[in-house]
Amino acid sequence: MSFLNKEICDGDNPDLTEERRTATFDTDRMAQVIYGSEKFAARRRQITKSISRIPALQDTKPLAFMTREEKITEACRELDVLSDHWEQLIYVNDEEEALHLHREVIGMEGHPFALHETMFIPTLVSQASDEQQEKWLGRARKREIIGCYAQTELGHGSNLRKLETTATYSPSTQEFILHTPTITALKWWPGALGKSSNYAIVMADLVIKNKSYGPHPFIVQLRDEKTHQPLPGITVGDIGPKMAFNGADNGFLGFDHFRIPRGNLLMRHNRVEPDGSYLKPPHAKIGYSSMVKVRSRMAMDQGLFMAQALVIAVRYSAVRRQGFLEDKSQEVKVLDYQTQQHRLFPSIARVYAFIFCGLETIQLYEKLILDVNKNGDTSGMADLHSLTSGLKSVVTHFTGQGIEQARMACGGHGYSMASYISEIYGVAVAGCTYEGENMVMLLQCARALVKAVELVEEGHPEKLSPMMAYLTKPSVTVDLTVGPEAYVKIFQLIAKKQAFKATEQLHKFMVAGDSRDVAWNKSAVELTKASRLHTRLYILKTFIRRVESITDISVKAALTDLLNLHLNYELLDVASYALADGIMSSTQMDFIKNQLYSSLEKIRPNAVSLMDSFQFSDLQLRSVLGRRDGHVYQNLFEWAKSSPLNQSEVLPSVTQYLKPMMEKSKL
Ligand SMILES: CCCCCCCC/C=C\CCCCCCCCCCCC(=O)SCCNC(=O)CCNC(=O)[C@H](O)C(C)(C)COP(=O)(O)OP(=O)(O)OC[C@H]1O[C@@H](n2cnc3c(N)ncnc32)[C@H](O)[C@@H]1OP(=O)(O)O
Ligand SMILES: Cc1cc2nc3c(=O)[nH]c(=O)nc-3n(C[C@H](O)[C@H](O)[C@H](O)COP(=O)(O)OP(=O)(O)OC[C@H]3O[C@@H](n4cnc5c(N)ncnc54)[C@H](O)[C@@H]3O)c2cc1C
Repeated sequence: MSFLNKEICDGDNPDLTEERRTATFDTDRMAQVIYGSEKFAARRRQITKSISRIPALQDTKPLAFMTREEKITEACRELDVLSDHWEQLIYVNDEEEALHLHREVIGMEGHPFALHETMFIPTLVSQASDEQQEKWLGRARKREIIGCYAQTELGHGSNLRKLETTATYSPSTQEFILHTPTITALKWWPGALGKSSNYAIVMADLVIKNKSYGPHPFIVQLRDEKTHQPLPGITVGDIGPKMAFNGADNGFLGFDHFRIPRGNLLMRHNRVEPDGSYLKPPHAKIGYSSMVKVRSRMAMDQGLFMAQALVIAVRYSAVRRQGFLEDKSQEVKVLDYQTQQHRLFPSIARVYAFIFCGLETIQLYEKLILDVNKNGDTSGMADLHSLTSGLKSVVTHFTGQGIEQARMACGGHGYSMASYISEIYGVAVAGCTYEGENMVMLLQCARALVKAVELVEEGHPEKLSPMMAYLTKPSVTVDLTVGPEAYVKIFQLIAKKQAFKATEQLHKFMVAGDSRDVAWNKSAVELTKASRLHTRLYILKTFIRRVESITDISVKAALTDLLNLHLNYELLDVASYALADGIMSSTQMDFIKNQLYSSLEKIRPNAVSLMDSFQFSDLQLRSVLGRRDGHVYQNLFEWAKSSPLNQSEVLPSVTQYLKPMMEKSKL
């Protein structure tokens, strides 16, 4: 068929080439801003190039046509190839490079080492004593053992204090006896637990002499290192297919009076002595640090998920032609429609905002762990916990929305698995649940907000952390034409008002006789609203800080357009609060709308390059629709032909059922 002639696929689609020509900045320079440094952006490109030279790391069969077993096997094959080339591809033990390598080669659907790297090793780093690290950390880093993080149970996830798995200390044998007393106590959900891991960090209620000390982390061997068979006393398996993440074997785990040595309780911050005496940690929640680590990474990770969906949608929108504007001789690129821009560009701005935030929170976590491990200083824990609790909830919610809009922006082809957007969506929205269900975490953030409001009301504003300082700002009239700082001021007033209103409501119920818990529940919706506003304010301020710090003039100009869009879009999105409280007038609302529409026009010529700047390879994108070459239709046709259904002309379902049925109908 002539229209599939290879020659017309040589070179990129001219529509995309035109887009790339009109960009006002250099995408390599933008990548430096996205990835935090010139060095890392360059390393990413170098790693991508090295991967492309290893034939065994190129895609085999499209993921959409694979069964779960095939996906898991393929991920393991890729891990095996990677381990043969590890030292030649990346600097060993460089977490960011390893993450990039995994993201690109194995993708996002999960693999046996995902939890090993993201939670098992970090828990050993933050919770194991030096002696324990000597024993296990090296082996884990060399991948002699595979570990996961087993905390959630069939009956309990959000409320850690009610975990049922027990670890009862036996002073006579100096062992802990792990036990699953009921079906609801089965560990349920941990990634890579079902079939791959032979070790786990198990969170269990520490019991000494009939006294419960709450959840503590234990390192537990689950399977024989030679045969990989579960050890006696252990029941373990896969929990079955999920909405996405089907390359991962999320698992269940039960213990039948399973004994582990005393030294398997991770004892960096707390200890159980041979006689059973307990030395408590410097902070009650220090055992939760691995969750805080993952939460601190989520703004970045979710930003990258949304970026992948937007690369696909923006490239496709520059290639897809539909309908007419002025020129009736040629259909228009759908990216030229204002509605399409309004659907996609605010999400592009959020991607950048989330990533800038993520760069900051990752550093905050690293600093916290240094402070705790080197100086025993836990003073930063509360702030980081409230910040990351709010952040993980807000970014996962908006990322889900942004990805779904990206899918719809691709019309019918967005609904095909060829776009890969449905998979990205499924993986990203898992983040609304894992590492703490979003509502639960917004309420954790609200605890800190209410405490801060109470401090202000009690006349102790000097005790507020810098993040809460806006709660003392007086109401002022703001001139929005002044620039970003004016937007921040209005946002601060809106967030402050909501924090005070929610706290007032809580206090009102308490004064009327409700207990704090009941009053809290009756005020919970208002409290979560306060948390969201507080978090969005933080994101907004990080975005401004980051753009101000950029030195490359053209990159800064492009990001200033994006920042302006973000400021206007965010303020418009929360305008109902501002109008209700008389913080903004309807004239100011009209100003914001006009600014927003003009931002869309300014961003339009840079849209493709703003997304190209993420420098995702086609291997990483795994999208037929979003490939860099933009030859959407040829690529889609090739992909469809590779469907297993098209490997024979007549399917057994036809010979077995349809054909006889039609024959019968003829009689
Ligand atoms: C070389 C390196 C290579 C790297 C390669 C990496 C390869 C990866 C490649 C690809 C990636 C693929 C993708 C994989 C990613 C998938 C990851 C999925 C991971 C999912 C894992 C999980 O989900 S684990 C389970 C998570 N579970 C939860 O989050 C449970 C949520 N619940 C809680 O956290 C707690 O129950 C609670 C915080 C909600 C309440 O706790 P608790 O009841 O104990 O406390 P209170 O509510 O009473 O509060 C008392 C007091 O404590 C404060 N507090 C609570 N938590 C903390 C904390 N963590 N830090 C500090 N303070 C805390 C709380 O605020 C209260 O304070 P007050 O002052 O009293 O208000
Ligand atoms: C893809 C994926 C991977 C995971 N990986 C792991 C892993 O590796 N290791 C691991 O241990 N776990 C893992 N989990 C489990 C995950 O951490 C839990 O599912 C999560 O913490 C939520 O807990 P839950 O399922 O008990 O939800 P529930 O708490 O039962 O939530 C149900 C509803 O109740 C509401 N709710 C609950 N408590 C409150 C409250 N106090 N106030 C108001 N509303 C409330 C929630 O908002 C939600 O609407 C994973 C989950 C998923 C989806």
